[in-house]
Parts: sequence; C-alpha cells; structure tokens
Amino acid sequence: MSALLLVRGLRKRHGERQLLDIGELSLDESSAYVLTGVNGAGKSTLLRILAGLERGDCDHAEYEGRTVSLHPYPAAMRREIVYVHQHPIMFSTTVADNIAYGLRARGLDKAAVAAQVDRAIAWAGVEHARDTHPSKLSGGEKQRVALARAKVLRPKLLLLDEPTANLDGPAREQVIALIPTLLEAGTTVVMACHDRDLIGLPGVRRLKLRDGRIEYRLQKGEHDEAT
Ligand SMILES: Nc1ncnc2c1ncn2[C@@H]1O[C@H](COP(=O)(O)OP(=O)(O)OP(=O)(O)O)[C@@H](O)[C@H]1O
Repeated sequence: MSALLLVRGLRKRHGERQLLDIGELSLDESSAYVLTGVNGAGKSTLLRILAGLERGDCDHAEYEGRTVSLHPYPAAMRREIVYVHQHPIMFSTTVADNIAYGLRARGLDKAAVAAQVDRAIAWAGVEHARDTHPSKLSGGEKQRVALARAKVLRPKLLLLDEPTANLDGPAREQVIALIPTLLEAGTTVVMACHDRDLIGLPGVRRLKLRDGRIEYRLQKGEHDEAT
C-alpha cells in the first residue's frame, strides 16, 4: 500500500519545550488510525500541522508520492485534507447551509449541492435539524453535522480531533457508528482520541504520541512482521 502522506523530521517547539520531534510518520491510502497520547502530548498540534493550519519545521514531506512543502501549504492538499475541530465552528445559518457552504465554494451547481446536502443530512441522521440554527444543536448533533460537512468535500485525508470528546451515551455511540462508513468511502482517517471504543474499531491502527515522538502500536489481532 502506498503512502498518502509522509513526513520526515517534523518538529514543533513552544519556547523551551520541544513538543514534536517526529522521525517519520507515514499515513497509507484508505486507512484508519487513532492518535493517542496524554493531554498536552501534542495530538491537536500534529493534526493541525498536517492540515496546514499551524506551522511546524519539516525536513521532508510527500503527498501522493510527490515531494511537497508544508509551508506554504499546497492548494491541492488544502482541498483534499480536512481537519474537524473538537468544538466545530459553524456559520450562523441553518445546518443545511453549513453543509452546502464548501460545495458552493467549489463551484458545484445548485442541484448538485442540494442532492449532496440531502444525502449528507440523511447520513448524519440530522434530518430533523435541517433548518435549525447550529446554536440550537446538541453536542452530538453538532459533531455529526461537522462530520457531514467534511464528508461532502470527499477528502482524501480526514483529521478528526477528539470526535467523541464531551459526548456520552447515545450521542457518543451515534458518532462512533459514523466512523466506519467514512472509511468505506476510501478516505484515510486519523482520529486524535482517548475513546477506547474508537481505538478498538476494527482495522484501525494506533499511533501513540509520547515525548514528541510517534510510536506505532500493534492492535489486537495484528502481527508484528519483524518478530
Ligand atoms: N501557542 C502556544 N504556545 C505555547 N504552548 C502551546 C501553544 N499552543 C499549544 N501549546 C501547548 O502545546 C501542548 C500540546 O497541545 P495540544 O493541544 O496539541 O495537545 P493534545 O495532545 O491535543 O491535548 P488534549 O488531549 O488535552 O487535547 C500543550 O501543553 C499546550 O499548552
């Protein structure tokens, strides 16, 4: 399997603290990862650097086999790599308009936008909230709308920052249930999280951020080819 995104020598410093010092991180096409690590380990920072939302020092990066720079961040990567914040910011309009926004910005015609918005709303199970203002949504609905808004853009890499943080009960389960269907679309997904149920999803590989470095952890049923 070829790497969708590869970074080597990725470093981030805050004052005296070397937050990230990653030798190599390689994310395969159509693959799912969880990124774990204690609070403050730098998970959000790493996702934001990969999404071009924050600056880090990087010796070498490749996207789809081509050498790229993370700064300035290439327009093609900005289109194809989508970061979803743990507290998604919504425009002050309806749920449907929030989902439509990115599609309109990409120049899709009205009918295509409407059809895709309908599908995304059904996928996220928020039909009842179609015309609702985002401020009226529950935390779980907000997260599902944020996932729908990201999914319609058909990203190649989706970076989810603690998608189930602050959710419990059915709201959390509804978000977890959406994740495998994101993977079916061939998207590579990286989820920063502490949620055991996300970590335990079938086929999800685990990356652990510790002391600024990435450790590859084997999941249940996975075999270390080196041993
Ligand atoms: N602009 C900044 N200046 C100084 N320190 C910062 C800055 N931004 C983030 N940090 C620090 O970097 C560290 C990593 O933050 P980050 O949010 O990436 O961690 P995290 O692993 O996502 O944590 P959590 O699990 O709590 O969300 C934290 O200690 C944070 O205080």
